[in-house]
Amino acid sequence: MADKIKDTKIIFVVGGPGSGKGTQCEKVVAKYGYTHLSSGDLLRAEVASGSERGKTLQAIMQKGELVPLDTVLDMIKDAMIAKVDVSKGFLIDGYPREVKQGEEFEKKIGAPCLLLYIDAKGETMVKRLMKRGETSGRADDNEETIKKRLDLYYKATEPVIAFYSSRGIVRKIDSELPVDEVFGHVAKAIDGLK
Ligand SMILES: Nc1nc2c(ncn2[C@@H]2O[C@H](COP(=O)(O)OP(=O)(O)OP(=O)(O)O)[C@@H](O)[C@H]2O)c(=O)[nH]1
Ligand SMILES: O=c1ccn([C@@H]2O[C@H](COP(=O)(O)OP(=O)(O)O)[C@@H](O)[C@H]2O)c(=O)[nH]1
Ligand SMILES: [Mg+2]
Repeated sequence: MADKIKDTKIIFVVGGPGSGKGTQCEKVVAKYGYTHLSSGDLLRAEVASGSERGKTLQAIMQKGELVPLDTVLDMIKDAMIAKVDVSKGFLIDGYPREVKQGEEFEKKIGAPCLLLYIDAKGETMVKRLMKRGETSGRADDNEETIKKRLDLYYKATEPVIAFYSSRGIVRKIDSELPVDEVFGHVAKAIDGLK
């Protein structure tokens, strides 16, 4: 894994719940052909499979808490291994959620060359998620769980941004703007990679 991943770009996409990570990642896939791996989507796929492990995960996600670090990391790693030969780059969406997750990722997989920090105001995120909840069917798109996800984001995930800022790889993206304008800034950050 380590030698294969060497020439592949790894981009972390970090932001609060409903900040627009998934929306922007889709656009990056369309323009750059990168492989999009959403940690939340991988977990939801496991839940949908109906496995025993999925049932445990569902209970945690329903509460807006974080599933054990190794579970998510193993899923991401397996998904990366499956694509490493054909992928120009990986968008790791919604990960790391806490500094420790980032450290473990680097030990087991490799270092990111860029962290896209998708930034929106708390009230904006809540509004978007409540709207999304009307149709998403996501068990965690309800007022109570959204509040917990937001609290956990400020407590556990924001320190991730400070951690990688000191390395100079963080690009802060204002996602209060219309989607296409936000993407303009995302594209500029990616075009700036060597
Ligand atoms: N107005 C506006 N709405 C947006 C923008 N980006 C995303 N949205 C909407 O906000 C909602 C949440 O966007 P997602 O891309 O699913 O957010 P996410 O960050 O992946 O959220 P999680 O899946 O909860 O991690 C969706 O319903 C989008 O349509 C944006 O730049 N502007
Ligand atoms: O590394 C991760 C990613 C996701 N989750 C769980 O999956 C849920 C949904 O994650 P997603 O990224 O889809 O949505 P967000 O919380 O950003 O709205 C979270 O609330 C967590 O319970 C987790 O525990 N670890
Ligand atoms: Mg998402």
